Amino acid sequence: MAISKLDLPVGVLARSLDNPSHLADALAQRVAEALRAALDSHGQATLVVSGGRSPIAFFAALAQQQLAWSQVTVSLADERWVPLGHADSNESLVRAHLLQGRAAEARFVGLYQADASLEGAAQKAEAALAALPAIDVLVLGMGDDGHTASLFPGNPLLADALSQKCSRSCLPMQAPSLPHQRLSLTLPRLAAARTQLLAIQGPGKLATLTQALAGDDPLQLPIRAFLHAPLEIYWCP
Ligand SMILES: O=C(O)C(O)[C@@H](O)[C@H](O)[C@H](O)COP(=O)(O)O
Repeated sequence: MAISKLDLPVGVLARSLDNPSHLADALAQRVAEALRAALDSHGQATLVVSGGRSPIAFFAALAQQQLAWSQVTVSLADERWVPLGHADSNESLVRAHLLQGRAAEARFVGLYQADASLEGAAQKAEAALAALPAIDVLVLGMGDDGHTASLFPGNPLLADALSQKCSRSCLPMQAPSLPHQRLSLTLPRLAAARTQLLAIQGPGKLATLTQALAGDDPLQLPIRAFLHAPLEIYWCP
């Protein structure tokens, strides 16, 4: 299945790149363009990125972009509940690969909070997010199981997190993979982003996306909740 053959909902765009390096460059250019538009329109810009392993080349390419970085706030779509410096910390990943060079001037609002419980940490993250303006640019990833951010199938709080009526911006989540304890932004917060981008690599994820496009229950494949305009999908083999 080629991404150009997918039956996409009206207003959803898909772009196919030759390889991960070209995807990283094209995505960085698109994100920079959207951040510049936000800076032109309201003098500041908010970028929310995802973690995992695949964004490293994209972060490095984005950090090279000429932007008024001091007016940009960077945050995360989700976080693993591990402190800064842990190998699985998304904040550490962003600090090491995106907030470098001129991009180090950006303000960063992280989700990790120390607390006795994951729910307590989610509430503290919620308070930190309250000061964050609406998201201008959102970059999502997706797992082979159809999760995005840390919105995993089978999670007891998934229905709440995927409800447009959810009053929380951040909820505690349990992942099937280590580390299990996660914090995730919820659908209303994520889906309000002005520019929404999904970056995926490999035939396995294309197969999951194809399956998601064919069905309608986001509890089975949470990415379904995001498959509508203005989503732009970036894919490479
Ligand atoms: O912190 C995380 O794990 C995520 O934000 C997660 O949703 C990620 O985007 C996907 O698991 C895809 O990760 P890869 O692109 O590295 O496969």
